[in-house]
Amino acid sequence: MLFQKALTSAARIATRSHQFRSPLTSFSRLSSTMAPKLRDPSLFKQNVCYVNGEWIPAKSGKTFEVHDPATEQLIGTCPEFTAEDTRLAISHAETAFESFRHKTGRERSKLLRKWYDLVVENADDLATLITWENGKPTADAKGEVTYAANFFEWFSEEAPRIYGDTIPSSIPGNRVITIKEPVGVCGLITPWNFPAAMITRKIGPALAVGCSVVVKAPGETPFTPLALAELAHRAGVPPGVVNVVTASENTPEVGKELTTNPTVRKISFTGSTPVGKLLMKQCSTTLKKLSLELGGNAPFIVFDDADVDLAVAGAIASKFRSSGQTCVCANRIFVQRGVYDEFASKFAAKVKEFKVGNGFENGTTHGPLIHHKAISKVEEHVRDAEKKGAMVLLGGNKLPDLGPNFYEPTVISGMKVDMAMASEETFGPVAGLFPFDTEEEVVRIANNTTVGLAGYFFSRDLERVHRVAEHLEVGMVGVNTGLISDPASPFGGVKESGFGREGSLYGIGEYQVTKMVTYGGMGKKLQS
Ligand SMILES: NC(=O)c1ccc[n+]([C@@H]2O[C@H](COP(=O)([O-])OP(=O)(O)OC[C@H]3O[C@@H](n4cnc5c(N)ncnc54)[C@H](O)[C@@H]3O)[C@@H](O)[C@H]2O)c1
Ligand SMILES: O=CCCC(=O)O
Repeated sequence: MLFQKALTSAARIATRSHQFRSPLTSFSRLSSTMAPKLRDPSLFKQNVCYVNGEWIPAKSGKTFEVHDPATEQLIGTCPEFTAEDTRLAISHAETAFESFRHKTGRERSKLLRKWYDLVVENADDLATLITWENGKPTADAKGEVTYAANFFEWFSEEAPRIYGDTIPSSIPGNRVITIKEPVGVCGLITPWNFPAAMITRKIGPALAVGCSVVVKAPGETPFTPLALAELAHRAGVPPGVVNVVTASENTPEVGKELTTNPTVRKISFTGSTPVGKLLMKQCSTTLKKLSLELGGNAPFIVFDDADVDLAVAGAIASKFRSSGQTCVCANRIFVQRGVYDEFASKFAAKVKEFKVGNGFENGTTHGPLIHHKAISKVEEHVRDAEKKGAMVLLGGNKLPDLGPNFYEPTVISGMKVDMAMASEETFGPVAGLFPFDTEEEVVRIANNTTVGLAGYFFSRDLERVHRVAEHLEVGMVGVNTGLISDPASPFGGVKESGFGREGSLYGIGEYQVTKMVTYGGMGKKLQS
């Protein structure tokens, strides 16, 4: 095929994966493996969880270990909470809710604002914790802290502006209003890929409307959420309003408690689709309000009429953010044949400039993956594509010299729809390029997946821009951009990517119930 025969210069340099070591892509192992230093070491909480404004261990005293994905060295240990420990946190959250719900919006706004200020003041330490336990480079970790803080800022501004409605009744003499009430105690469960932002995106609106929360921190990255809890304490968030619990092996039992305890009225979960389905089933026993932010399989489409350089920049940003471990990362890159070779060549050349290494090392652009399982999935997808006839233009191998969790940024050409990467989220630094011919064909293939979180396309044709945006079966579309995340924009998916929206004005409603009040006998005539 044309795109395979006519590999451009960059692609030619990058021969088959097994022999290839790019002279430009550089890899670095951190010379010192010492623990990073925090400006404020008291933000690093070991062996305790935050419950009812206090730092407590698991009742059993059991802990689990957390490891640095870059070096696999021990970072520290955290409490292995049980269902019983979690019940305690829920009951404190219930007590706290009764008074917190009656604070004015302005009071809640000030608390969130104070917490925001403290996150910003402690941004360097929070970023250090993120890099340490998640692996992402310091610059990305700092970007995440800003993103995380911005959810507090955004929702602190929403808190005093929670309005109900006045509804004209169809029954004479009746008057109808709605009151927006906080749903109650919320269970929040989040993943490791954004240890701070996935949590603040949920806590921000919950607190803004007057809910209390029990956060189940991810077992891989619990120290960032615990540091956020310490800052909540310093901000004066009342005891029991924010509780942060940790578990690793006991995660299913803590999840079961949160999803079946009748006191919890809302679950907001970010993570994989299979776990989302399980939690939804568990929630059905007490019919909780639910938000599910689940996996994606984002199409990234480059049409012949696109600005190719812009599309390359967009694809780099979208595909390789957090080394591909972002739910909105491009997972399938479709390029129309007229610009396929140019795009492949320019894209591969940019990827070759990446510097893979320890996130603390100066100049590192891409860190490790989170664990061995992530590496295995990436490896499976690459080998599957190769076996079925695709060509590895760049990368395609593990980087054992750096550590067991490092993988080369990889570009694969000639992808086909029967390859694993076409239907499964890779969640790693592998970009598969699929050629296509027509708009109708690419939209049909893009939609041929069970999930629908984000989708991106590049085109300069105004009619096409509207048409394709409307036809993509996703919750979020990026047109001529690879970055769509913003606290002001509604974030969420369709199909098996879940439901509910986070951030934006819509994020507030996820934590509220609408109460309708009808006043009867409200005659219009003035008394004489
Ligand atoms: N849509 C979004 O906003 C969004 C954002 C980030 C990640 N994700 C998705 O998350 C996935 C990656 O994260 P992951 O592999 O850690 O997902 P995961 O579903 O395995 O885990 C997510 C969280 O759920 C917890 N968990 C796992 N099993 C549980 C159970 N039985 N009960 C309660 N909690 C449980 C984990 O400890 C973790 O904290 C990807 O599919 C990605 O697309 C989605
Ligand atoms: O990984 C998913 C969330 C990332 C984002 O908010 O952009």
